[in-house]
Amino acid sequence: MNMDQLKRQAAAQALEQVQDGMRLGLGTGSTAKHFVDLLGERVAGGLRVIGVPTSEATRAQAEACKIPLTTLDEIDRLDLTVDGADEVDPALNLIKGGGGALLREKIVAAASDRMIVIADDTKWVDVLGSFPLPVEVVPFGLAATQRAMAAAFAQSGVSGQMGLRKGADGHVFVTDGGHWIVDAHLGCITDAPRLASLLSLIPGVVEHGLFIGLASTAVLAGAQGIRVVERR
Ligand SMILES: O=C(CO)[C@H](O)[C@H](O)COP(=O)(O)O
Repeated sequence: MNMDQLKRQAAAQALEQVQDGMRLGLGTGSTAKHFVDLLGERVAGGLRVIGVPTSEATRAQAEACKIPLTTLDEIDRLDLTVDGADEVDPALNLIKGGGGALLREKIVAAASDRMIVIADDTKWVDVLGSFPLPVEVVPFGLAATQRAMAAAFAQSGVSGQMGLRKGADGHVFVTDGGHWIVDAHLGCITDAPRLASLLSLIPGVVEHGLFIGLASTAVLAGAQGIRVVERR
């Protein structure tokens, strides 16, 4: 089974948790795309749900699948969010934002009673940080923000190169919120909750890709089958 088939398997497993009438957060990325696709099939078959997309890309896909959509201005809570991740650790802390949607993804996850992370099992790590940590920043004062980020890294015992994310066209990548993303190559984030708190204090940081205590379940698909891990 190839990687894409594993992602679809994880998505299909998470879909089993969806019940009629649920309000759903719809994630972003190649794995979440499978979930939205499969959800669309169920909706076409009569399942009644309403979704909040975490990116313009997911909104477009959900609309094409005819999944009814709403916003967090119209409803206060979501029952369940299903989203992918770039890394998942044993505490179910995550690195997210490889697809650039981390701000909306975190707002939606935080408004959800449950978050199921779906991934192929290469995303499972002992310690977060091999995947570059995405940090969404405002363009104004970028250098000052990066200096403050470097200080936060040092305070939490990590260091590494930072790079401003570029799109496929070579231009600076701009998020759905109109911000930029700095990817920090840290290697090994030994105290992710502390780093998350420190980054959140920096004025130019809009949001960072450390998702601490948000995921309740991880569904990981691998060659040996599907593993479901619950947060303790
Ligand atoms: O955080 C994300 C987007 O901002 C994605 O969920 C994450 O990058 C995983 O993507 P994929 O399922 O394509 O591996």
